[in-house]
Amino acid sequence: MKSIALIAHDGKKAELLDWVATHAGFFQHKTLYATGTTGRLISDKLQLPVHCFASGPLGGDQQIGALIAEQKIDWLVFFWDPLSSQPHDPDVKALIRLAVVWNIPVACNKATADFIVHSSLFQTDYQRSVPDFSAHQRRFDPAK
Ligand SMILES: O=C(CO)COP(=O)(O)O
Repeated sequence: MKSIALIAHDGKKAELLDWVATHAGFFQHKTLYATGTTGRLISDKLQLPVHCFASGPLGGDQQIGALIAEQKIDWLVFFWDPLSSQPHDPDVKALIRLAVVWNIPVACNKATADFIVHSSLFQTDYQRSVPDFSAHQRRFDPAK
């Protein structure tokens, strides 16, 4: 879970910033991508390096969608606002669709995002504690 896209609509930006700050340690060695305003807020307020794309309404969601299609994003954290309408709603839908098409985890709220952070920390600890983790994985997923 190295490359993470972070996006929040205006009504959810404070919540996303707060959530990223809570998990600052987790984000230390990740490659972060974001739509314009979200990314600038994260880098200004939390001093994390973020690759910023265009603002959402100007095509940022589509740029992140393109990265997903290129398999360069491992996890999409998208705190979209269910209580306000967006002029670029078709772009929002297209982004979430691509995340489903490419089978990457998508967190649209704090509860899910927390769950994924904890599960990924667990997996990392687990990988360290099991000497031959890949053999162990193969038992559960013969494709690996
Ligand atoms: O609109 C957005 C996502 O749909 C977010 O864009 P900004 O991060 O530029 O506000």
